[in-house]
Amino acid sequence: MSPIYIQPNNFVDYLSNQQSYYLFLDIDGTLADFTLDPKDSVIPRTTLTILQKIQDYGVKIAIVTGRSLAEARQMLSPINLPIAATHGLEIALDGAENSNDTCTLHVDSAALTAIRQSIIESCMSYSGFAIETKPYSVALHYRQNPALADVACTIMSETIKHSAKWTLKHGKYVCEAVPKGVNKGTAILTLLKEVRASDNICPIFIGDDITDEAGFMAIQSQNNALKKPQQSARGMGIKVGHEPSCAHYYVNNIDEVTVLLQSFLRFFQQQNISDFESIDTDCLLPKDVMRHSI
Ligand SMILES: O=P(O)(O)OC[C@H]1O[C@H](O[C@H]2O[C@H](CO)[C@@H](O)[C@H](O)[C@H]2O)[C@H](O)[C@@H](O)[C@@H]1O
Repeated sequence: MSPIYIQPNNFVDYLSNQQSYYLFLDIDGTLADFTLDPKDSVIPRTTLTILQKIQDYGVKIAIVTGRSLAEARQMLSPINLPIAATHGLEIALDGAENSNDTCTLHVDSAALTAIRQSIIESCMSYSGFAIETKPYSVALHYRQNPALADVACTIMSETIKHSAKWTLKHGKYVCEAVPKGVNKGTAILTLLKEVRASDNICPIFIGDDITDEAGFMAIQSQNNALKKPQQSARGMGIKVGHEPSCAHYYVNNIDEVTVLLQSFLRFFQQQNISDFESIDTDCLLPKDVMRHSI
């Protein structure tokens, strides 16, 4: 089934005040526009402000990205959010800069060094490749010269062909060597396990790339392996762009993601206003508090 278009400005219409939400966000192609050099990418200040405001309403937000943890933190600064980085290989549960609450899968550093060196040597005779070396993976970018797509795939496949514990992840103009056993789906489920069962959470994941498909599948699945019935509410997968996707919904581009996030924020602002709707002018308490104190 093809994804259904969400009018980003009307995203509030898809939300219910009987439900709590956990927003999972990809970075590149979702929050940050593409650039030739990955180091030039930024998440616009306006987007960061919207995320901060949503978080201030107590809504859970986490980042699920192929970027390394250090880079993701830098791009999100000054906001602190839980981050599943390097496709879920590094997970920082509480988002604080110097937090010890970070799990990282064991990575064979000798194998990583050998893979990195082999890629560098194989690319020497080509112009238009950019090699991104991350703490636990190596990405070969060909955005500067898309004609190198097949060469990039061949170089990367050859490089890891004797490394049984490594695999390739393909993305937009990039092919990346990553240790086996991680994907955005398991990363999201790991973060969801931290949530209290009683919270009746509906996860929403927004992403644009092939690696995001595992995330869409995980949150849209009825039986999402959490083994807590209260948490098995079907989530919403929202694809950014028109490529085939298993996400149930889509928006057209990054600008529409921003509009959708604004609409999401408006939902909580409106909820907040309605909580104060019937005010006791003597004590100015929200409805809920008054109800409990009667
Ligand atoms: O999971 P994401 O947050 O979407 O990260 C995926 C990869 O994003 C970056 O590469 C992409 O963005 C670059 C900068 O715009 C662009 O040059 C490249 O073509 C894209 O594939 C990042 O550099 C990778 O490390 C991430 O894995």
